[in-house]
Amino acid sequence: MRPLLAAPICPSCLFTTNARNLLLSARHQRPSPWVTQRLYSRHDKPTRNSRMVLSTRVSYGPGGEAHRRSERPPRSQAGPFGGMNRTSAPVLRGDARISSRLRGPGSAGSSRGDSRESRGDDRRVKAMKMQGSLATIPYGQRARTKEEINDIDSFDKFDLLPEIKEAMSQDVLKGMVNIKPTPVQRLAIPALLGSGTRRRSRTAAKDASERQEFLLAAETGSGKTLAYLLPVINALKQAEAVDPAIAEHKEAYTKQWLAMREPGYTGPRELPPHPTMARPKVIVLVPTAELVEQVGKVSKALSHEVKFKISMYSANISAKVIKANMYSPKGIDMVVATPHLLSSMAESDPFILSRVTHLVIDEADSLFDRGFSPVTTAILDRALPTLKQLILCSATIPQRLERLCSNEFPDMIRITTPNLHAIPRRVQLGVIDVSKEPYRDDKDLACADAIWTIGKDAAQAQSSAGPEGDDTRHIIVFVNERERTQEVAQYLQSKGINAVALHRDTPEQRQSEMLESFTRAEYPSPSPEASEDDAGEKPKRYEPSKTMHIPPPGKGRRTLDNTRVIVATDLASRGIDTLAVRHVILYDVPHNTIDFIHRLGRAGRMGRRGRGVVLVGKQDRRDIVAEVRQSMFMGQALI
Ligand SMILES: Nc1ncnc2c1ncn2[C@@H]1O[C@H](COP(=O)(O)OP(=O)(O)OP(=O)(O)O)[C@@H](O)[C@H]1O
Repeated sequence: MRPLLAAPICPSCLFTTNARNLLLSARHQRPSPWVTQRLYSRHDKPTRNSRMVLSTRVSYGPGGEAHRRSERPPRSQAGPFGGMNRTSAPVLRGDARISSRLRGPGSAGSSRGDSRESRGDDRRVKAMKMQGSLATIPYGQRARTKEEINDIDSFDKFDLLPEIKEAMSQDVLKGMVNIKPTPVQRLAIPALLGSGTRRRSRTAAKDASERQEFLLAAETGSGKTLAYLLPVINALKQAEAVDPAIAEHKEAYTKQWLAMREPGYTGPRELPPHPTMARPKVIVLVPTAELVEQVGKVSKALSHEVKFKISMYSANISAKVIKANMYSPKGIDMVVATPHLLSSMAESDPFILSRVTHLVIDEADSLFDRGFSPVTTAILDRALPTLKQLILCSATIPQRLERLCSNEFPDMIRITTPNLHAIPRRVQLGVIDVSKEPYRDDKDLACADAIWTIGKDAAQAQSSAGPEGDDTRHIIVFVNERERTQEVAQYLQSKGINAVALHRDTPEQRQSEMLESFTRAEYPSPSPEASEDDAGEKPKRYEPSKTMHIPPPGKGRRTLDNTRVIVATDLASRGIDTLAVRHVILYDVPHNTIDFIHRLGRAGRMGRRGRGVVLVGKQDRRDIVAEVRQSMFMGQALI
């Protein structure tokens, strides 16, 4: 087999030509020169760096690309049944008529009558639009999806194996009562199980043995991990039950084991290795060691009851342990890994990816970004021939990912939730104008003061709650540049705050230790659909004041004991389930709305309340902050 990293990489999407050729050969049995030329020419087009630009077409139905290619007119949305059987929102098909009709808030139903409203809205979102980060999905489409999933109020409605349902409630969501599937779980579980209605006719007509591709896009902290894990593990167990190699092994194993127990047995004393030894069926790729641990933990919790073998591979785990797990004669069903580690393992033993049936690429926007794309696609390359399901998962869809999906996976089924790209109303965003008194353009001082304010409020709440209440506040401060993490953390320490810096150069083991207390739930999760009133204790509003809360030098104790602060770059903003975090401070105004979503998404997870505080200096884009706040206030998706 050709070494993968040596394969030419498409300059536009960094998709190796290996993967593209495999896709071509799978889809077009005899790839015509025209198809190949077309595909390549599209790839070879120079594109602007869109790393931080969210797609305007996330809600394309699978085949949105196909529509364009065949010059078929877009399906009409008129009439009461216009939106039926769609698999995703028909937005911004590049057709000005459609986009102006469907785009933006208040566009549900879309009419000329809305034009004044949308003009007003256009003005409101001018700065965000200029950045062109986020997709818009018509509110009519969102409402329809909401209605569609309204009735699915229990996991019993899914065609999952009983032991999976049991493991989920007993082990994964232990201690929770009245567990209901979240919107992304309601949409994705039936679709991945093959029992949902979200399949377009062409896909439904496909041979059952053909590969299916899914894109799961849902807001942060909305339970995407279980949305893909449950159906994938279900498929793993179903396949295992009818696998002749496994049945054969079971028989041979029992025979040998019984023989070895016989008195006077002199034959070989080795049990036959399991057919899955070094041949996992399920691979979950995540960008960081911390996420390997997080997703691995959930999978492990499921495995006790469901009985499957799962291993985690990241820089946090020793090479010896990784090797022992992969080549264990007991076999291995599932691997959760970072792409770099798995890819280098596959370099030395390409067969470890030769029987993969399910490949999940979590945080797909990161894993198809420039830094990760070559290794991610190298793994995809190797796994494609045997894949039954490819699942990309993300809270945000940048244009780059959207292009890759449209170009390389035109049959991909898009699953988008009603609140995609919206920051929940439970999370409020306060603004501190650093240029004003008492900070006088000193962001460090404003940041320290904000933390002292949060700490003092917590102490007050503690004294009224009595000694039982836990008053520790976990706060994440996000900066844009890695170099600033250390500087800001040191400044905060000088002001008596328990702060540490977290960035890519922090050893992975240390990162996990630092994040540990941030990921422990400090209070039980409310229902995923918690209303504003029952979404937990309301974090106190940050009221800018002319007087600072940091005690002046020389006045009493100057340490703030009830707060833990991590100063981080984007590293801590992706996927980490920071259940204990109620406050996020945006030290720098994020570069784009994608970063706003991920950073604020560390607070207010799964129905909880949260508060963001953004520090705005003279140089910062106040217009963007104002628009984000406005959109959040109105409960609208960012663009
Ligand atoms: N149905 C449910 N009911 C209550 N809690 C749930 C449910 N499903 C998942 N959770 C919990 O919600 C939390 C967030 O889930 P998860 O980490 O999967 O979110 P996510 O959508 O992947 O977020 P992100 O986009 O930030 O990665 C976890 O602690 C998980 O245990």
